[in-house]
Amino acid sequence: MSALIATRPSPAERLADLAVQALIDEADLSPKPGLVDRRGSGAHSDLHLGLMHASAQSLWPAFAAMAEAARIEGRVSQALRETLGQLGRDGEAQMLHVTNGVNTHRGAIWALGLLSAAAMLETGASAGEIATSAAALARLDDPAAPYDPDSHGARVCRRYGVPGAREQAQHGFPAVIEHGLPQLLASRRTGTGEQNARLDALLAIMSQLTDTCVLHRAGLEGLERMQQGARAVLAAGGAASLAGRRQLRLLDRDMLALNASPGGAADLLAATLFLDRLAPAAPAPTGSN
Ligand SMILES: CC(C)(COP(=O)(O)OP(=O)(O)OC[C@H]1O[C@@H](n2cnc3c(N)ncnc32)[C@H](O[C@H]2O[C@H](COP(=O)(O)OP(=O)(O)OP(=O)(O)O)[C@@H](O)[C@H]2O)[C@@H]1O)[C@@H](O)C(=O)NCCC(=O)NCCS
Ligand SMILES: Nc1ncnc2[nH]cnc12
Repeated sequence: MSALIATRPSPAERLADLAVQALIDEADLSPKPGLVDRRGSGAHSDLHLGLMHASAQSLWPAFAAMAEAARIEGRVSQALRETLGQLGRDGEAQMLHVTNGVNTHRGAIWALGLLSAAAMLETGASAGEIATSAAALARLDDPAAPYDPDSHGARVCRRYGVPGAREQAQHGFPAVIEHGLPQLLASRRTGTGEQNARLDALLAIMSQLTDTCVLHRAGLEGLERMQQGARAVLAAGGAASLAGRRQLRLLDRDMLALNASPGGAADLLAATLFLDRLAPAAPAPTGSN
C-alpha cells in the first residue's frame, strides 16, 4: 500500500500562498467603490469575480519562482532584478492566457512580485524593511524590459506629471506603509470587524494615491472625486459606521457614473494584506476569511 507523504511548503511556496490569498481577499472584499467584488463587476464590462480568482490562482507559480530566485541570489542585485523582470513578464503572459487577454492583475504582479522577493531576502523583518528592500530592487534598471510608452500608466503619468506604479514601488510603497497598514491596524483596534478594517485600509490608500487606472478613464476630475470621496468616508467614521456607509454608497455611485475603477489602489490593498499576514504588527485578525 502506498502512503501519502505530506510535504511542508518551502519558504517560497509559503510566500506564493500568501500573495495569492491576498489577491483573493482583495477581490472578495465588498462593497468596493467601482471595483469588482462579491456584488458584481463594478465599472468593468470585461471582469468578474470568478475571473479575478482564476487570475490570482494562475499567478502562484510566478510568485513562487520570484521568491525562490531571491532565495538563491540572497541579496538585492542587478542579476536578481533581471530575473524578476523575466518572471514578472512570464506571469503577465500566464495571466493574459487565463483571462483571455484581459488585464486583471498587472499592477499586482509588479507589487507582490517585488514584495515576495524582498520578503525572502528579509526573513523576519518588519513590513517597512521588506518594502525598503523591494524599493531597492525596483530602482534597478531592467534593460530587457520593453518600456511601453503607450501603457495606460505611462500615458497618464506623462500627461498629468504624476507618479504611477513604478514610482510607488521605487519609493518603498508609501501608500501601503504610511496609509494602508496603519489604517488597517487602527480600524482593527476600534473593533470594527475585519472586513470593515480592510475597507478602511482601501479607502486610506484611495485618499492619497495617484491611481493611473482612474486617471486613464476619468481624468483629474475622477481622481479628485476618488480621493475626496475616500476621505469623506473615513471622516464620517469609516466603513463600519452608518454615516461612513452612506458616504461609501455615494462614492461607489460616482465612480460608476465616471466609469472609474481604482485598480491601482486595489493592488496596493492586496500588498497591505500580504505584508500584514507576513509581518503582523498586531494580533492576528479573528473572524477574517
Ligand atoms: C512598471 C509596471 C508597473 C508598468 O507600469 P505602467 O504604469 O507603465 O503600466 P500599466 O500597464 O498602466 O500598469 C500599471 C498598473 O499598476 C496599477 N497601478 C495604477 N496606478 C498605480 C499606482 N499609483 N501605484 C501602484 N499601482 C498602480 C494598475 O494595476 C491595476 O489596474 C489594472 C487594470 O488597468 P488597465 O489595464 O489600465 O485597465 P482598464 O481601465 O480596465 O482598461 P480599459 O478597460 O480601459 O482598457 C489591473 O491589472 C490592476 O492590477 C495599473 O494598471 C510593470 O507592470 C512592469 O514593468 N512590468 C514588467 C515586468 C517586471 O519588470 N516585473 C518586475 C518583477 S515583479
Ligand atoms: N477588484 C478589482 N476590480 C477591478 N480591477 C482590479 N485590479 C485589481 N483588483 C481589482
